[in-house]
Amino acid sequence: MKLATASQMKELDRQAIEERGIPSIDLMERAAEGVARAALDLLPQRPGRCRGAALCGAGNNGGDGIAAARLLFLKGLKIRAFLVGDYEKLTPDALEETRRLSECGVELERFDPADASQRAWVLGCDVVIDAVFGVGLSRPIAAGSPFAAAVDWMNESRAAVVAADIASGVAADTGDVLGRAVRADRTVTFTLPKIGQAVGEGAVLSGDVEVRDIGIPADLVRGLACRAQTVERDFVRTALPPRKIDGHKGTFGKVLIVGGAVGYTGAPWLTAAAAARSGCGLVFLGVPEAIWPVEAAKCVSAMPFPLPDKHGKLSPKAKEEILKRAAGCDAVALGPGLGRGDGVTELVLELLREIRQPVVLDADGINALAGHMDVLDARQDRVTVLTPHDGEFARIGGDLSAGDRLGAARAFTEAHGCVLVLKGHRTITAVPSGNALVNTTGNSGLAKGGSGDVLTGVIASLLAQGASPVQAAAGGVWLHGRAGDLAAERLTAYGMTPEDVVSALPAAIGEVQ
Ligand SMILES: NC(=O)C1=CN([C@@H]2O[C@H](COP(=O)(O)OP(=O)(O)OC[C@H]3O[C@@H](n4cnc5c(N)ncnc54)[C@H](O)[C@@H]3O)[C@@H](O)[C@H]2O)[C@@H](O)CC1
Ligand SMILES: [K+]
Repeated sequence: MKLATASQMKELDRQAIEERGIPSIDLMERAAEGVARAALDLLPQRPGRCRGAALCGAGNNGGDGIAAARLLFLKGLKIRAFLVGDYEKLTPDALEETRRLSECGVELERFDPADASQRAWVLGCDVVIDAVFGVGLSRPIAAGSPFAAAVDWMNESRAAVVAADIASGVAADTGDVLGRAVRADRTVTFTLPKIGQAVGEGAVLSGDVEVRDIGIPADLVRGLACRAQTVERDFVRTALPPRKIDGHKGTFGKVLIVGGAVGYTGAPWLTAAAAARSGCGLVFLGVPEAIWPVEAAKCVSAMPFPLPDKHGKLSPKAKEEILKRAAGCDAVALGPGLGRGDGVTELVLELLREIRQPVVLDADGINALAGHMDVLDARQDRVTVLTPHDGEFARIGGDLSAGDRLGAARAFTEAHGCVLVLKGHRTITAVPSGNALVNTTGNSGLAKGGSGDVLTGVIASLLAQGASPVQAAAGGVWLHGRAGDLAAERLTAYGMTPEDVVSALPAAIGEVQ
């Protein structure tokens, strides 16, 4: 699904109103219907027995809240509506909604942070509508301001919080928190989800996101070109290379995995097991000689072979053998459990310079790249997929300081011409064209050592089978997350391990094939 920016939403609204002649107040009424419906769903008992509040700004987001308050009042809810801001600043539509509310006998009250009875009402409600700011939030919510107090009250309240369009304080384009932000149970967002609801803190603060059609003509929405999307099952389906009925093990691609060190015997094995579970025909696993007997005993479906090592880590002398093996393979995964050191760095850089095949660079492979970004830049004519977590991303120059994960991922891929998989809650896959895909599968059970090794194996396997880099990367992330969800369903996020994720990969694949 497309993810929109604030300016794209404003432009869509403008086109609908000015070019298609749809009255803006009608859009607001439909937006309010969605918000009111969600509020009713969250009530613990029938509306007549419940209390509610709508905290409304003076902009059009506030107008949505004022209109929702009227609809909820008409359903029997005991509701009070508060204006956080000035009456003089109400937009024309918000003013009209204030009049309609007043006609029903409910006055829009001025929000007063010092009013203890107002506070007690909001804190004791069953449901609260957050309509302070929508996509018009343009600067941080100032500490000590009434807006800040309104956000704090909503977060302190025992009520279920329904955000109109976006949780107030969340930046629509980044998911960053501007000053402070509402923690919503549900967000009813209009027309399209916003980037800020899919990534960063906004992805958590939005609660359940429901997308509501408010009557913007479908052709306008279809025609909107978005550079960010969520990964959907249909995309993953196309990312899975078809399997020829008469194919043999050579047909489905060969993966070479290079990794491991004394102390890191699990990582390369997990990558190999994940690759084998994701469809490729053959998996070769090059590891330091010192741990080769361990891998040989562990691996059944993959073929481990020993490589020259020094002090338990791969030595630069391993280069020739790896290059020879890589030449016969369709994709290479480099990094799981390599460890760090001068010899490892030298080897990784040499391999990156020479390997022509698509490379998935992970973990200590990424760490080896730090300070040598020219080596990555020189691979722009070849496929390189980097899979860093935040720490590794920072080491290779990724800048997350602005709270804009998607923007940072996009800037990195545009600068270096690679595919970037920025791991974390809502992993982002960014490609050099500027497009970014946000993943929605996965759970906290994946936040365990070894999960990343599994992901690397899945991506390398898909690449070896002929998936495009973006399909392999974003599709692999989705499958890995979905396998994690299936593992958690069976074993809980506490009890599941990366091995369980490997075991669940076939079921995840089965859902989309
Ligand atoms: N006609 C339309 O364009 C529609 C708009 N809709 C709603 O309108 C929203 C957008 O409305 P607006 O563009 O009026 O913007 P908002 O209602 O989101 O907020 C804008 C107001 O907040 C002020 N403001 C921004 N940041 C502030 C800060 N940190 N501290 C204090 N004041 C701040 C601005 O100066 C402005 O007065 C959407 O999110 C949606 O909820 C819907 O009603 C559907 C139709
Ligand atoms: K809001």
